[in-house]
Amino acid sequence: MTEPIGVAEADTLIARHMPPFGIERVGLDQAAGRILRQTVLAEHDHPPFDRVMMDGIAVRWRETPARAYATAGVQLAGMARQTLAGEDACIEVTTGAMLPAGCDCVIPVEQVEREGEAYRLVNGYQPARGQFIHVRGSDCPAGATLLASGMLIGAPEMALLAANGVATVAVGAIPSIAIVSTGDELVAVDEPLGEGQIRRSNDVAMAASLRRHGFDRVVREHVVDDEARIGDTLARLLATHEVLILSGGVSMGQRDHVPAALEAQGVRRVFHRIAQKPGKPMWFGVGSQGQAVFAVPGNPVSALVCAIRYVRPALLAALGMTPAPAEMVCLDAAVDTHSMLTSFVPVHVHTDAQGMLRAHPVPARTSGDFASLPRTHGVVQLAPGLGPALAGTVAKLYRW
Ligand SMILES: Nc1nc2c(c(=O)[nH]1)N[C@H]1C(S)=C(S)[C@@H](COP(=O)(O)OP(=O)(O)OC[C@H]3O[C@@H](n4cnc5c(N)ncnc54)[C@H](O)[C@@H]3O)O[C@H]1N2
Ligand code: MOO
Repeated sequence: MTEPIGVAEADTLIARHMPPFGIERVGLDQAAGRILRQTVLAEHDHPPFDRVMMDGIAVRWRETPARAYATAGVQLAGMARQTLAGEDACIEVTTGAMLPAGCDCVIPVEQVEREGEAYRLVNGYQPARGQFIHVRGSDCPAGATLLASGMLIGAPEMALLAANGVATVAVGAIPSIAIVSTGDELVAVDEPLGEGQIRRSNDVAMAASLRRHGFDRVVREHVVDDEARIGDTLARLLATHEVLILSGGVSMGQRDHVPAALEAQGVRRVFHRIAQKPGKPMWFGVGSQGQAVFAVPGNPVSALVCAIRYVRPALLAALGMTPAPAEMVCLDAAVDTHSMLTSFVPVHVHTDAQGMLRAHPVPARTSGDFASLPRTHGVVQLAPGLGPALAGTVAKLYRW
């Protein structure tokens, strides 16, 4: 039996062995929530012309404003650029219009009064030169880098893709993932429960934790604790999927066949066991075609913790995502930690009276106790220590 490795070493080894998932091109409508795999440059200056920012009139600025500005035309948003005739003239403008040539000042409609075919400034209004003009290129020049490969495409990124004419977007290709639950005692959600049986839930929970991050090419299967049956299932799934996630059968029991069955199918073990609680028996290896194979312990808290702590971040990194900064939270109460193992403790995250994010520990009684997980938001990672982690401890949060 190999010695458990540390959590940081597990991260490093997984990262080193993950296959790249490649790049695909999707229509803009399909791009939200995906990982961008191209650079996006500004198609044109932003804004592309001097843009009027208020509905009103555009004039040539003067130290002493004209008594009245004669209306010399209308410049609506979308119209080609007009030219202002004389110093005492104005052009009616709308927000989003090009600033007419010869103008350098926009006066909002609230600050003028109509006087026949002219506009007079309201009492003592003194406009400033250049006011309410969004100057061409002032946000960024044409050719500037707006989006970099590795960004998660959210609403602002979608806006920039659209605004710069990127109708087809290069994104990280979603891998095909098979989640396999193992165990003679497991029945499906809609089957009758016999004595000694429980319903399988790890596969459902892990699929949900992946789906929330865009991994929607997921199949779920079940196989009983029979070495030959596990071998057949693995052979079939390794031929058709880039990622396998198995739950159960990785510990010391007489029917824990998973590590041996994986190695028999040519999946090379990278590590078995991490010095952590829960999830200590986790196994990770690489198939002969580079498939990533995670085998997580069957206890439901252990399975889900391993999925969010190792599997999901590794999949996102392999999509090409730039690592997000760690989300740190402050414990609002003390909680016991393990002296030799890294502890993952479920927490409820809330905002205190000062507006600070706090995490309230909701320790699971055992790694089989998943009834206490609803209403928690994830787990905090706590280093091995002498005695409990005290209130005020700052820890890394992993959300479900
Ligand atoms: N002698 C030892 N026994 C155990 C050790 C050990 O070091 N020495 N480690 C313990 C730890 S820690 C864990 S965690 C478990 C992990 O065991 P397995 O990965 O082999 O998981 P199973 O034995 O198959 O199942 C454990 C538990 O979880 C339930 N389970 C399994 N799959 C599902 C599923 N898909 N949905 C819901 N529940 C599931 C299963 O019924 C068991 O109750 O081993 C300890 N033992
Ligand atoms: O480490 Mo096991 O995963 O405690 O329950």
